[in-house]
Amino acid sequence: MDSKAAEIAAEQQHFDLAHKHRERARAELGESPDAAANAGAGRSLFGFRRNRRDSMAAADHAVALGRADLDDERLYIGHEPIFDDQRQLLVISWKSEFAKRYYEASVEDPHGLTRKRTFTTEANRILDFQDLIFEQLAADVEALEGPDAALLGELDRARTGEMHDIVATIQAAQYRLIRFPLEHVLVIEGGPGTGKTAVALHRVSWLLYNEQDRLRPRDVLVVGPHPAFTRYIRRVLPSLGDTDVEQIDIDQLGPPVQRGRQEDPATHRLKGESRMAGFLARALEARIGAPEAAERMLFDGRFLTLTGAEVAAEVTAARRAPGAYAHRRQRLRARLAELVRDRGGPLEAERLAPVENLLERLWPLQSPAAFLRGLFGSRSRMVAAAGSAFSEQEISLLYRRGADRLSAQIWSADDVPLLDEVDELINGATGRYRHIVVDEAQDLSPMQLRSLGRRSANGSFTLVGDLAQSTGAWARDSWDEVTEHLPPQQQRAIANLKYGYRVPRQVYELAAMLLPTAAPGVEPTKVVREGPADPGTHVVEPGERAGRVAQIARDHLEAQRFVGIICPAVLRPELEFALHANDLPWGRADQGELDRTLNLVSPQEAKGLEFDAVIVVEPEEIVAEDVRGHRLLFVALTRTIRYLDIVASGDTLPLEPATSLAAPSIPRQRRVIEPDPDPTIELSLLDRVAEDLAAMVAGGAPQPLWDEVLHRAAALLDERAGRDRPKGRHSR
Ligand SMILES: Nc1ncnc2c1ncn2[C@@H]1O[C@H](COP(=O)(O)OP(=O)(O)OP(=O)(O)O)[C@@H](O)[C@H]1O
Repeated sequence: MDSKAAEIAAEQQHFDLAHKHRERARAELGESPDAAANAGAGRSLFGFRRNRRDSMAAADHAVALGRADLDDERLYIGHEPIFDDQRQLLVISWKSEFAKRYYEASVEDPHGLTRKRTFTTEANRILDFQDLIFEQLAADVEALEGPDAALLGELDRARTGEMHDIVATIQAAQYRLIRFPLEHVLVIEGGPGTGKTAVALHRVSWLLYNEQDRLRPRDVLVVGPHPAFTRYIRRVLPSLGDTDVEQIDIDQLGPPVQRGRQEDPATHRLKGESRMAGFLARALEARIGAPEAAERMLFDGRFLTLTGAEVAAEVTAARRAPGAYAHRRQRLRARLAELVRDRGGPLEAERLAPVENLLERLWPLQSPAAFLRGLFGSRSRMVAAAGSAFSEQEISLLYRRGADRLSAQIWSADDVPLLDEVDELINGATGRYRHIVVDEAQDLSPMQLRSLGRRSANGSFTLVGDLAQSTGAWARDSWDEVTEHLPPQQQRAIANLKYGYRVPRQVYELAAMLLPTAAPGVEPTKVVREGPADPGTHVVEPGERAGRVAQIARDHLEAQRFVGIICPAVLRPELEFALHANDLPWGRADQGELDRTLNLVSPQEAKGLEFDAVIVVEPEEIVAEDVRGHRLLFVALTRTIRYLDIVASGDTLPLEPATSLAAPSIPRQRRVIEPDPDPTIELSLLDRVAEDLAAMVAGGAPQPLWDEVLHRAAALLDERAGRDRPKGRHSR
């Protein structure tokens, strides 16, 4: 046995011992709480044990990830502390104060460590280890801020569609942010794949462990940009032992309503602006009415009159009182009931129906959805609330006829923060989270940021993002434009991660050519890895495009790779046809799915995700899809950890600054094209597309206009077919 093998064998003994004691502890936690003094204590003991058990690493998980050697002591670092039956510590937690030394040790400052050992394991079996022996390395000029061998090995792991924890290989610069004090708005910025999301999630786990007096799992909220992302990250915190942290996507921040409406770009932008908050507040106050000159009420056959002046005085007092609409309404109810009693009216609440009627006339009960539907359906109410803050044209953008029944109303993603704002105006804010993590924060509208702000008890946030990936209606060039909409209590800090762990050098060099146009002020990332191949570029005829994408996807799938096809919205139907025709099932990120093999995603949905192999379709169309289209393309190109293919009938890397957003124009005259159905397309797929289209039309336009919308859609399709598709292959 060579000396390394002997050392591995010795280490394995320690791993086996720790494993035995961890499993013993797990078994003890599983025992019934008979010893509890009473039923209540029994229940809480049971709850405590269950939580402890749930937060333990799985039985097949390695007990330790590393070892730190001090002059006279050796400490093993793992997901959780492990004791033997004499209460001797066999493994310490990665979140403990001591682990700080392990993660921060560098040649410049070894923090008292003589050696830092990182294990490579399969379940609890040690395959290998890497050592940093600080004395030897001291001669080396390179500070160990950059990647080490253990990290490079870990980064080559194939991806599965779920993010993993990085405890074994956290880098010193990342660790400093994980431990950053809670009382801040901390912005973690950095290029694609620098570990921002991973760091933010480990920060949650670290804070929950080290700040447990002030922070419980239910005090923390993690917000992602879309459901597929939330699905992608959902296992990280549980794998770190934190099972009860709420993780949602930004569109869930609001009352539950039926979604599906799409807004046009101008309305989308307008609904996100912070002046909407004042508009909604004024419109709600305008629902409060004025009394008649005399208010006569009938109680048990006897009339009782309150003067208009005394009722008006109570309404004014309630208007001026602090608090939300519903709470002030309560106050008015109490005051009106008192006036009635003072005039000899009944005392019992159940006999005060006339007071309830008067109250409802003066200060009607509201729900966020009913109020907003009523407001957007009434030009006069909107004009009154707008004052000089909105133009007539803007009012027209907001106007829409409400559905006949509230339950049939379809709402857009842009309506959600407005409903949330109204909910706060009516019911007050709860502000119950003591720390909120927001991923892809660079894109959020002011109204979305207000939604986040009202959920915070203390203004403590971790914002994660990258200005070079900021796209959409709220594409930002500075973090101040984001943080100014959050509560002001806490200090702001911006920290930058420099090393790119995801994207291989060959791919990043290509993507970085976009940066001077996409985000001139942003520093390129320092890439730490070589990829297995140069990016493949495939220039094809439009008619061959989808077929080529399917073929490349199949090749990657046959090599067991986790594949993402990133395509612009206009080409999605074409690609769905081709994948279906080639019998390649795919996950629909637009519906929150993330398949373990093949996924079809829009560039917007691709944010935050990563794949073994990425196929980017028609970069020119991606650039045309957004005002900051070069940034969108930059996002798309930087999703791969290994292979990149670009399939295009146009330019494979458009570098020219876009002059304006290419808005499709509707041709006046429809050209008539004879249908010639493609026999390879199954009717069920057509039904699915038709169902999607019908839902979109029903949600986006009032019923009398449905035919008109379809007519226009057909005209747009004609135009597209004339440009992109070979003649005679239309299947409408
Ligand atoms: N210290 C590390 N050890 C192992 N893997 C790491 C480390 N840091 C980052 N990674 C890996 O690098 C990849 C990119 O990380 P992450 O998604 O957190 O980056 P990001 O900066 O949020 O990217 P984007 O801006 O594209 O959303 C992930 O697979 C992550 O697990």
